[in-house]
Amino acid sequence: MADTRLPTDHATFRMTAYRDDTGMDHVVLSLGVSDDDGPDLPPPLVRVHSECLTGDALGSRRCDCGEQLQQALHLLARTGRGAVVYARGHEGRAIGLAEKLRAYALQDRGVDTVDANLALGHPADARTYDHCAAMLLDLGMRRVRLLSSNPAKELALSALGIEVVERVPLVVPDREENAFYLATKRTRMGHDEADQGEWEQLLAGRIPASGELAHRYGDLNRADGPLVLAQLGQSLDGFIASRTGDAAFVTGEQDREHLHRLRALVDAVVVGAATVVCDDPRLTVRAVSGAHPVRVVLDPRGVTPADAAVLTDGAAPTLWVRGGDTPVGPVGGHVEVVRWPGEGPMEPRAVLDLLASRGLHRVLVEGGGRLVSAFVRAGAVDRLYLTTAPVLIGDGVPGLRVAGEDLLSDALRPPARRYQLGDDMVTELDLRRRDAVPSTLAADVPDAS
Ligand SMILES: Nc1nc2c(ncn2[C@@H]2O[C@H](COP(=O)(O)OP(=O)(O)OP(=O)(O)O)[C@@H](O)[C@H]2O)c(=O)[nH]1
Ligand SMILES: [Zn+2]
Repeated sequence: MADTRLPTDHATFRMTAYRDDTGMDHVVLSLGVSDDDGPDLPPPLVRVHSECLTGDALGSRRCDCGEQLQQALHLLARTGRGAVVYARGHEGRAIGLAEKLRAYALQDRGVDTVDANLALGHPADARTYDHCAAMLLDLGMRRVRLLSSNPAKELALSALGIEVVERVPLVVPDREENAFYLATKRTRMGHDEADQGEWEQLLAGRIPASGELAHRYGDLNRADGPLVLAQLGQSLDGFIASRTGDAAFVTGEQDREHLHRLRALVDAVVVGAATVVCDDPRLTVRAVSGAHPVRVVLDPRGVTPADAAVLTDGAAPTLWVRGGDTPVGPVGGHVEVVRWPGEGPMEPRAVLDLLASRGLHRVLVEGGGRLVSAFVRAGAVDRLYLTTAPVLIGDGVPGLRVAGEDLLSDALRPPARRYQLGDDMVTELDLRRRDAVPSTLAADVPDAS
């Protein structure tokens, strides 16, 4: 019926209106999807959201609808691709608003949400999804990743020709006011269990609908395909260590925990050999729960000492990517030595190809400053986490350095989010918007150490 734009707190969405054959109007908010999307793009995140005046518009705590809607819009904005189908006529699981409020009145007297519907002569859930499927198909979304905890919704959409490649629950923390309702949805309506903590849900690829960790890491979902993160902790004046190489410690405890979370959310962490020589990091996940990533050392000149932690402790597999042809002494069973052709710099994209060929698609580039800078300059990083600590080092080992531009208007100014971790400030730069990267930055890749 209509196609327009809707600017919101999250993003400016495309908004498309439809009218069903009963005369009821429905809308779809979408972002970054089009009919001719190739098969290599991941299927869009889609929320089929049932209208709930009390939750969506009035902030009710009797249900989780409002928070789920906001988190869905937030995720679309952050991932740049997906849709919310706003299904009107679904109010009160399609019994209507006044009937839902009558059901609430029964629930105030201790009846659960299912029995309240039944007592009023309604089915427990009267929703149908034909119009939702029709709107998705009309907008070119035949394969979707469904943001829902409700297996019945997935079944209904599948029967209507929508291929649900994955169901990603949007989990809202139980509140005192809705704990019984949410528990009833699980025990009597087949909704997924949500007994895990926020971090455990993120590790399992689920998306908690609210909370600080969900806000920070919720869009790093495993199903989103290849992902390159980079992180660096530096002083306010841009150094990662003093001139003697002392790097203990620029940023604080909370930044260390953040770094360990990033490690737990990727398949592999990459460091330059110089960082191994100076800091001898273990590169494992210790500050939080989670699996250790594969540790990758880029070593063009073969300088990694044989007693380095990543070569001696068997806590996680290590890929030692070595240039040149100097012989390597005996190494632990957890270490695989990969010969890099030639002694030249290790081009970031070639490194990522090597990792991808081993099934390592989600990568964190962790240090040092030159390696992270090289990956950023090559346009190989999707997201950079740059933590600055309120300390002035004055001289020493430089942190992030990108190629300079004559004009500030040509400088790299990608979309950013910032949050405080203790005394430190994390600036999260979204480098995926390649149009924000001037082409001159793509050249000049230094030695990878
Ligand atoms: N009849 C009735 N409807 C309710 C009640 N609480 C919420 N609703 C309606 O339930 C609908 C949302 O359904 P839910 O079961 O919460 O969630 P879902 O959409 O099935 O599953 P998710 O996709 O995981 O959110 C909205 O239309 C609400 O108006 C209630 O106590 N009684
Ligand atoms: Zn609701």
